[in-house]
Formats: sequence, C-alpha cells, structure tokens
Amino acid sequence: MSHGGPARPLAARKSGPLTGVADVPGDKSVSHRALILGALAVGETKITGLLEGQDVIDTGRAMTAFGAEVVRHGEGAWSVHGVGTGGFAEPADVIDCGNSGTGVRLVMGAMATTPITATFTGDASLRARPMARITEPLSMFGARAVGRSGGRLPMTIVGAADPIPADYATPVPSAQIKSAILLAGLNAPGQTVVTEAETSRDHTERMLAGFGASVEVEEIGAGRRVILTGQPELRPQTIAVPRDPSSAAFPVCAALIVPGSNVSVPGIGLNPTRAGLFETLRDMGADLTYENAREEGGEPVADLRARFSPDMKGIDVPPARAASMIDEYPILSVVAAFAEGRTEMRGVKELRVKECDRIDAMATGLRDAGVTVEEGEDWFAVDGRGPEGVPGGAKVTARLDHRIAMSFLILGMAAKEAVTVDDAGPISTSFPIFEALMSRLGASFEDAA
Ligand SMILES: O=C(O)C1=C[C@@H](OP(=O)(O)O)[C@@H](O)[C@H](O)C1
Ligand SMILES: C=C(OP(=O)(O)O)C(=O)O
Repeated sequence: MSHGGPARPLAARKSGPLTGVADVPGDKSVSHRALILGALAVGETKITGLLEGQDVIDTGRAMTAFGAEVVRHGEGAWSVHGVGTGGFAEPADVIDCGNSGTGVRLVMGAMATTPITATFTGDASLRARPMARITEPLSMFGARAVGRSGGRLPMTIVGAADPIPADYATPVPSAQIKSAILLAGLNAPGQTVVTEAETSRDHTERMLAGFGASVEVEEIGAGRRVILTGQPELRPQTIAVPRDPSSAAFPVCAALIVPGSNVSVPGIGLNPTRAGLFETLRDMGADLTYENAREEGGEPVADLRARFSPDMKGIDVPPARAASMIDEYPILSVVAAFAEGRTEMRGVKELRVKECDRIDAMATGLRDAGVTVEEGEDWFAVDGRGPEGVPGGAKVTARLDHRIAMSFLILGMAAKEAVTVDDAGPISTSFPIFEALMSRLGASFEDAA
C-alpha cells in the first residue's frame, strides 16, 4: 500500500440514469506546472482551481523542499512564492513524489541545471517506472543520475554546475520528457531545443510563455520543435486552472453507457493536445455535444453534455490521435465494450509504462467481466457487445492505478453484475471527489470486503 492508507475495496453496481451537473476538479497537468513555474518565478504566483489530488500535493511539497513558499488559502486557491530560475536550494531529505510520473520527471528536470543534489522516490508503482527517458537528456545538460538498475527510483540527481543547453529529439511522444528538458533549459545559457515527432500536450510551452520566457514553436509534420531561450527572469502569474478533460472523461463515458443518462460537465479544458477522447467518442456515434465554447486563461474551454448513446459503433482509433488521449484509453475501452463491433486501439505502447501496464490491466479485467479483448505489444482491441450488454461481475486488481480503478467502477455502473476493485485509494491522486461526484449523479458504490 503506498497511497498512505490500507487498501479500500469498492464495488459499483448497475445504476439508474445518471443525471445532473458534474463539476470536475482542476487539470492535473496544468496544476503541476503552475506550482513548478510559480516556484521558479521571482515573487508570488496566485493559483485558483488547483487540483488538490495527492499527485499535485506531492509536487507542492517538493517545491517547498527546494525553497519555495507554497501556501493554501482555500479550496483550490494557492500561492507560490518563487525563488527564481537557478534559485532552488538543496533539499534536506528525500523527495517523495508518491504515485506521480509527471511530478517526479518535471521536478527532476527543474533542478537538474542547479548545482544541488536531490534524491527522489515514490510509491511501488512509481518505483517501477522508467526514468532513463529523463536522465538521458538531462545528462546532455551536464547533470548526473544514479538510480536502481533499469533506471528506476530511488534515484539521485546531481545538478549541473555549468549547464550546457541541450538539443534533443524525444524517442517517444511524451510531454513529461519534453517538459523535463524545457524546465532544465530554463537555467542553461542559450537555446534549448526539443523536437517531437508527434505533438504531446503543450501546457508547459503555453505556461512558460505566460511567465515571460521566450518559447518558439515550429510545426513540423505531425510534430513540433520547441526552442526555449535560457535564463529568463520568470514573472509571477495569476493562473486559473481549467477543469481536467481526463477527469471529465469518467462522468462523460458513464453517461454514454448507463441507460437514460443526461449529464452536463461544465468548463472543461479542450486544448487540442488533450481532446482526442471526445473526438473519438463522437466518431463512435456518441451523443456528446460542446456547448458555450469559449477561451479561459488562454485555453479553449466548453461545457460538455453527454447523453445515453445506445447506438455507438466500434471504430479503429487513429494512432495519430494517441498522444492527445493517452490517459483515456482505459475508459475508452470500457465504452468500447458497450458499442457494437470491434474497437481497435493502435500505437499505444506507452500505456505499458504508466502507473501500471494499462493494456494488460484493461484486457485482464474486461475479460473477467465477459468481454473479448485481443492485445499485442502496442495495441489492443475490444469486441463490443452492443445490445447484448456486458455481464460484469469481475473482481479487478487496480494495480495502484487511479484510472484503472475508475474505469472498472464505471463498467460496474452499466454492467449486469457489480464490478469490484481491490483498492479505490489511488483515485485520490487525480480525482479525489470521484465517488462523491458520481454518487450525486446517481451512481451507487458499496464498500466491498
Ligand atoms: O505531462 C503531463 O502532465 C502528462 C503527460 C503524459 O505522460 P507522458 O508524457 O509520459 O506521455 C500523461 O500520461 C500524464 O498523465 C500527464
Ligand atoms: C499517467 C498518468 O499520470 P503520471 O504519469 O503523472 O503518473 C495519469 O494520470 O494517467
């Protein structure tokens, strides 16, 4: 157990119509970045709508350990008094990033070009995840890393005393790699360049520009080159965090598969580098509409409305869309089980190195619930059961993975028999109010033995 408490088994059983308004919390990716860039600016950054999930709380604690002052003023309202680029102090103890890949990788990048040493660890899930993808580009700046075999945490980073800017092409589409490099580049003189063959979420680039850094973005084919000029003085900002599309995915998908549902999910961030799931659902024939599209804090936002959609069809999800919906494949595979025909999801190898191997976790749990799933190294395919419905009745291991836990609880709301997850604890890493919010819409959960 590493989310700080005993395992909490939870079951979801077949639900009546889900109705009402789902106010989902702030975006996890934007929240991490607001705390980190706030800590690197000179003066006070004010944040509203910060996600108060454990992943983000752990990043806030890390920023405190590096010398920033992080203060909570009320629900979602935080301030960060930053120390300036290159101003991080050496932490007195190990930095525990809990369950968060984004947290540990971005913070490693942010400290790697300051002449201090820090040791990072995390829970059993995070300690199994690959870090060489970060330490390899950080070594180009002159930072050194020593970790466990296979490049795993715990790991110590010795920051570069005389950092050299890097020019790096990411081997996999990953905003965490890109962001770690850009954050390291902040304290290196000259231009740091990151090239990605497929565009990953661009919150770091957008927010760096907002804090006053010079960031140029060139489109190259399906990808981008990002050029950052190092050693800017970052100006503190007022940041309104948009609501998280990756959390919105859960009430939206639940509404599509639970008969009679009609749910509104207001104010969701629809940055095109994040919105792939919603496009895919519409391609499948989901009754999902965007209302009141607008801009808030430099990000496109809309109110989503999802209604029960009994006529969805399986599709081949375009692999080019994978980066823009990478965290949404678990819940998409649940929706696919209720559609008619096969849904193929290709180009998704990265799912194997998330909080758990998400292809294996979904395939195993869906099969236990009576759904046929095929898989290969970088793909999986779900045979939708359409009007026949999904038997359910599975007891699923969540593998310390919040998205696996939430996906199977949603499955339980629409399947014939209840679905149980062995531990709902990790849900609080990204969506602490998931159970309360889904219960208000009409879902019923039971503590399970
Ligand atoms: O940069 C980010 O905030 C994130 C990037 C993605 O990871 P990768 O960069 O490893 O694809 C995503 O899975 C994660 O939940 C959040
Ligand atoms: C993959 C995820 O997060 P992280 O990599 O930050 O642990 C996620 O939230 O689905």
